Amino acid sequence: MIVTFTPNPSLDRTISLDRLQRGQVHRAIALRDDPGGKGVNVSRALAAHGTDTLAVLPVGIEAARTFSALLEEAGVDFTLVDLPGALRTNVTLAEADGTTTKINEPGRESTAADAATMLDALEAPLRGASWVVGCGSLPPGLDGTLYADLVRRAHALGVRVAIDTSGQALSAAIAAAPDLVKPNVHELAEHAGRPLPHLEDVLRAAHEVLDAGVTTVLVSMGAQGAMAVTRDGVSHAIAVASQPRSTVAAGDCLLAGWLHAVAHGAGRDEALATAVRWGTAAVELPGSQVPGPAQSESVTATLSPALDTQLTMTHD
Ligand SMILES: Nc1ncnc2c1ncn2[C@@H]1O[C@H](COP(=O)(O)OP(=O)(O)O)[C@@H](O)[C@H]1O
Ligand SMILES: O=P(O)(O)OC[C@H]1O[C@](O)(COP(=O)(O)O)[C@@H](O)[C@@H]1O
Repeated sequence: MIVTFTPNPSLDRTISLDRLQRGQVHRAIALRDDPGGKGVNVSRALAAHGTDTLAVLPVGIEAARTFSALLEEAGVDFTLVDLPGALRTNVTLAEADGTTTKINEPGRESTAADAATMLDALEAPLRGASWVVGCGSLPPGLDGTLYADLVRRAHALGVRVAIDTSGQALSAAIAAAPDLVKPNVHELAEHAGRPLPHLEDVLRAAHEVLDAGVTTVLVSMGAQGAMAVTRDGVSHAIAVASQPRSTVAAGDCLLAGWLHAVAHGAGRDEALATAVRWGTAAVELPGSQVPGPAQSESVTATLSPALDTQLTMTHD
């Protein structure tokens, strides 16, 4: 069982427009709501591929009914922690040419007591878990110690931990030595404190993270694919999106694909190829939608040893 933990979840609202024009009135062409937040997306992608998962997240009673219905529709088992106002709404403006503009709310002002309530709610699910995945930003008021505490609690129970976050929360989590971190190249650069223009630079920064005690560094690099770095070596894989529609949730699907493959006994190359197929399949879907097996199997991922490739740092 792969447990996901999303301390700052969101209702992901995708509003489709013909073309975004700053300062103008727009008429929405279509509207879609998905249950979101990075851990929720990981659970949705895993559930869509038949992998056992449980999403743990705070949602106040006022939003629990609507959000539960969306999670049920996505086939995701869940445990909601009752923290009023914990669910934010994140808006994606999706233009006809595939350009997406995202506006994320900050989330509920939270206290150390809220953090303790969330971690306590994980205690029972962790007892049946192989992995716990802590994902996304922290709500305002909490510092990076939430994920570091998660790492310590999970390791005390023999559960492996993956963390996908950014900024100070990522650096604090790395210091606690989780089993895997999934930064994108910009998040890794921020942690390293320097730009990472070439694959060799990404590799060097990933090695520094390994030196801190992390077992696997999975670096997502947008259209340049992803790199998986362990003490045994490095793999790089890439896939071309036939028709890119939305990169929202692509990183979450990449991580879900990796965990799914590892849970089925895959080694580094095979797990990375699966991860990249799931990530690129997500890019071919609109808004926050996640792929199922038909979509992820339709993508071809190529493993490449070309670590001297120049990266273009254009995606955010
Ligand atoms: N334009 C793209 N074309 C093909 N694959 C992509 C593209 N953008 C993202 N991906 C795939 O999705 C993965 C995650 O995307 P990325 O944007 O790097 O993550 P994040 O959403 O965490 O920032 C990438 O590693 C890659 O496999
Ligand atoms: O917690 P954050 O960093 O604000 O991100 C939350 C948003 O990220 C998402 O999980 C998508 O993540 P990615 O596009 O990075 O894969 C959305 O579902 C959600 O709206």
